Amino acid sequence: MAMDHVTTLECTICEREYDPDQITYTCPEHEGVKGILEVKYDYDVIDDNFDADLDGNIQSQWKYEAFLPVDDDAEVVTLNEGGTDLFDAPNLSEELGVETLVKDDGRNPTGCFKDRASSIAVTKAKHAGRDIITCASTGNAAASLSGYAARGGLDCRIFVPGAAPAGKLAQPLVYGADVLAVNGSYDEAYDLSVEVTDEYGWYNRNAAINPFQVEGKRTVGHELAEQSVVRGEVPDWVVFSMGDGCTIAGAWKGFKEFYDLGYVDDYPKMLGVQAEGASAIHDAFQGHEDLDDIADTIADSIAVGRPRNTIKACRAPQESGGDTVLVSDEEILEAEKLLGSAEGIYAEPAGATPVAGVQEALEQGIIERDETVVVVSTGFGLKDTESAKKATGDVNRIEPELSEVEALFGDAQAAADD
Ligand SMILES: Cc1ncc(COP(=O)(O)O)c(C=O)c1O
Ligand SMILES: N[C@@H](CCOP(=O)(O)O)C(=O)O
Repeated sequence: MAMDHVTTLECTICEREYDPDQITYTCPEHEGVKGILEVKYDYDVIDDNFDADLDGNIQSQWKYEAFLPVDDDAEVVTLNEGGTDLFDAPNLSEELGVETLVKDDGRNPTGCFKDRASSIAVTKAKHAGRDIITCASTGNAAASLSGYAARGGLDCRIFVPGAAPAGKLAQPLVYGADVLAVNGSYDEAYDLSVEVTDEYGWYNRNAAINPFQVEGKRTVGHELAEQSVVRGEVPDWVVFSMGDGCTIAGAWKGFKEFYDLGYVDDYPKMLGVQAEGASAIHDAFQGHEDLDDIADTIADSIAVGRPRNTIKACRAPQESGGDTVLVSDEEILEAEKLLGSAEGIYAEPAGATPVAGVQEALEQGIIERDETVVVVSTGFGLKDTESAKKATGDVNRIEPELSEVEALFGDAQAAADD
């Protein structure tokens, strides 16, 4: 059965329309990075079909199935992604000097918010009768897709930059994927994955070209809206890190849908945060010239030189009255340590980047001290322990002797006895 609630795929540049029941990745009128398609819906149909209570009880993102672009008779491939906690963060709030909550999307099944999109990709590929699925990835999308492909019984072939963190390379291998570590950057791996898709017809999961992927990511916005209803308060700001820009785009679209349908009575301003070494979306939003494709940051997940979703990403701060900021690698690593030590939430660098972004936005006066902020931590820290060690330093190595413990804590112990 067709998707009654999906009306069309519309080019974000020229508004040409394409059939949502066909596998069409980008508008052929705009070769390359820009002819991204937008999934359009009939919200009357969605509203009629969506009958879940907004009570904060979210088993998985499939609570919002009425909003998701899959055929009614498709067999859903899921690992119960979504439904992640929104934590009060009193210690972090005190450290930052602004009321802060953390939505920990690193708690998704493969340790990353990408699972929201991968569930949709594998469901759609399987329903379309495709056996092989692919993507290019800095590591997380690859690991995520591999897990869902395993669950759905599809062959998975992924392209990652060879320098990806070891944990992100091991994870897809365990899920049984063919991992092709490209001697080059994410941008080069991405170009190769697109070439392969054109040549061999493997189903491509990449949110940068597959219009349905952003749609899965918008469930994080639905959840934030629902959690706001339960808390009785919409945060002033929601903060995401940005690489290709699909995540903030999806989250904003999801939250705004709930607002437009009258499910929640306000919406937050969206703050997008990029690393100083990979700043293309920020530069586009702020109207700066950025032509050099640089992608140099310790936050490997957001090391993107040529983001393909700049148009969709910029809509988030534009339409919500939000903004974008840049942070340094040092600030990202400090933020990773701060989030872990203040709240017990271990994020990989890109997952902690929003915390650094809040600090920067406070300094610039973008966020006011009396506002409320939600930072979305997008990926779990154990995927990249090496970069964390750059912030924390290494462990204390000792002989199994009491004297060595005393030597370490002598002063501190004395202070505690005072
Ligand atoms: C952990 C993590 N955070 C943030 C991002 C940025 O998302 P986007 O590329 O959609 O902007 C990514 C990857 O893309 C990621 O893996
Ligand atoms: N940094 C991302 C890039 C690809 O993810 P996508 O969901 O935008 O396709 C990663 O984790 O690989």
